Amino acid sequence: MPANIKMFPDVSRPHMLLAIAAILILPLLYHRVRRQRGLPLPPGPPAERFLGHLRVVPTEHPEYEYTRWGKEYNTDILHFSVLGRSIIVLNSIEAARDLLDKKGANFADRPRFVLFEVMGWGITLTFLRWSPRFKLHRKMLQQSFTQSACKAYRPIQLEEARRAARAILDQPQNWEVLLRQFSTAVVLRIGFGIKVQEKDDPYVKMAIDVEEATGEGGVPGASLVDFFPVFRHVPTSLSRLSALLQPLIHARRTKPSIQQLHDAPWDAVEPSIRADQDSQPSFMHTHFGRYLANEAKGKANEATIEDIKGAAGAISIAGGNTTWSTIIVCILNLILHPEVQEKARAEILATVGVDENGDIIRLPTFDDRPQLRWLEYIIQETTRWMPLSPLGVPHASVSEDTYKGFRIPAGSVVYANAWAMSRDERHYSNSEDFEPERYVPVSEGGRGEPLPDGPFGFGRRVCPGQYLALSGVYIIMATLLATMDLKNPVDEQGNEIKPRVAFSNGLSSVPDSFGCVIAPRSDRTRELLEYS
Ligand code: HEM
Repeated sequence: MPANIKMFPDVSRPHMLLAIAAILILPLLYHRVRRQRGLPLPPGPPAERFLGHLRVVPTEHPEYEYTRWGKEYNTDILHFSVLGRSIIVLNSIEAARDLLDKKGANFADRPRFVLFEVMGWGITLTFLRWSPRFKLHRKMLQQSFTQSACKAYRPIQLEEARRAARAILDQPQNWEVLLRQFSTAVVLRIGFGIKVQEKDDPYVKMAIDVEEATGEGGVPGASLVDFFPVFRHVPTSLSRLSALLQPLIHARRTKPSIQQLHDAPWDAVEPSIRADQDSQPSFMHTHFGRYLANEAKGKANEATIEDIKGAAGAISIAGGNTTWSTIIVCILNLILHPEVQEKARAEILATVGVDENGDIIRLPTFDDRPQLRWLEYIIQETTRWMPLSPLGVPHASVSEDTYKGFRIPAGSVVYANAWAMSRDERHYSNSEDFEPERYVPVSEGGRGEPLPDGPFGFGRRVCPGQYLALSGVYIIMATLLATMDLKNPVDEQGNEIKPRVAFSNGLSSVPDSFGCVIAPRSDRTRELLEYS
């Protein structure tokens, strides 16, 4: 063969290698995809012919039925098909860890929440799809609320907890709303540097409206308009004709309250930051201040004003009602179980010290937290006993995947059923009962059951505010327990009126209002609070 004639076309070495790799790998990939396609979908109850499971999945508290189906089909992964879309429900902590944590990149997306868009949710991390914008918001929020970053917010939480406790001493009948004021105050100060008023604060009212609006919006991503976005344009008069379109009417009606909580805090603070007159440190101050400084120097900004506004809004919107509801569930259990309450108080008294009359010498602080293990178990048990978001916020899969020999189609909506995880008998004995002692380690003669892992979600979408939330619950509960007794009210005959334990449906499970008598433990504790 003449030296200048080659057997192969003249390709450079890297291209040649790529071509050979493709020849070898493509058939393997092809067979893998074929094999996956051949895999069955995870089990689930029988579906209807055209509608799939649309009418099979209950609209009220579907987490209970998902848990029951998991047992019936002996599986921790369920599949439903609703109008052609795959829905996956993960019923065990192991399944959630294997998929949402270990394969985080493939399960970091969210489905499109059309109903929540109609409601007026702006650019809020919770509902952002997997995208560069999601990564930007996640970075901004995650960095601000790491375990160590949260230490900087302790003075605010301590001050607001004592302020709330003083207000409860003055108006014990308003304890529920004053605790809401506490959680709203913390997130508004951290997010925007806004201090809420002592009484009838408009932001507290806005927080209540938003909670009602989102709560009644049902399970996120599960309404008819989420499946068929075109229905969002159906006029309200026609929507009234179908029960399936009731969520749309609700979303339109509640839109102003959602928008108000997005806009009002920003609008209140923006002028003073622009004029360099705002000295309150806050998330908005840091990020918007940096934005303005870059702008002044002609430097490009990574985040737009809309981004900063959305991220600051996410703190107040995702952080206020969630923390409040956890505090209320904790109080509910303390009045249902007086012995649990007494043990928590005894632990606090032993830690802060008491005088000869048995009165506390000082109020609890964050420095006491490592010593208050029983209180820590109570808080953990509160999040297990009633996970605030029983089905979490759904994730969505990016590409097709497999689990335990089942196929998970690309674009599946994936719910982590925190309710089922909290009732998993393999991990929790007497799972329906509120028993903080379940976490006492085996080495100390306890049951050593695992701390709950599901209530704050999983993987790349895990709640970035979890440390802030838990320290807020800690400081308010430590302050209340140190200074006040929490009891059931009594009727005219002196019989205790036990609370009716019931929870709302939807994104958050919020307890129905219940009576609680809160009284100072002594004049000394009143004094301590008044001068704190
Ligand atoms: C006890 C109180 C709280 C509970 C139970 C809670 C629970 C959750 C849950 C279940 C999720 C969804 C996680 C997932 O998709 O896997 C979530 C997301 C989120 N939470 Fe929390 N949360 C609480 C407090 C807070 C606080 C105080 C903040 C404020 C910083 C916050 C900010 C967020 C944000 C921004 C997201 C969206 C994350 C994303 O989509 O990437 N949360 N939370």
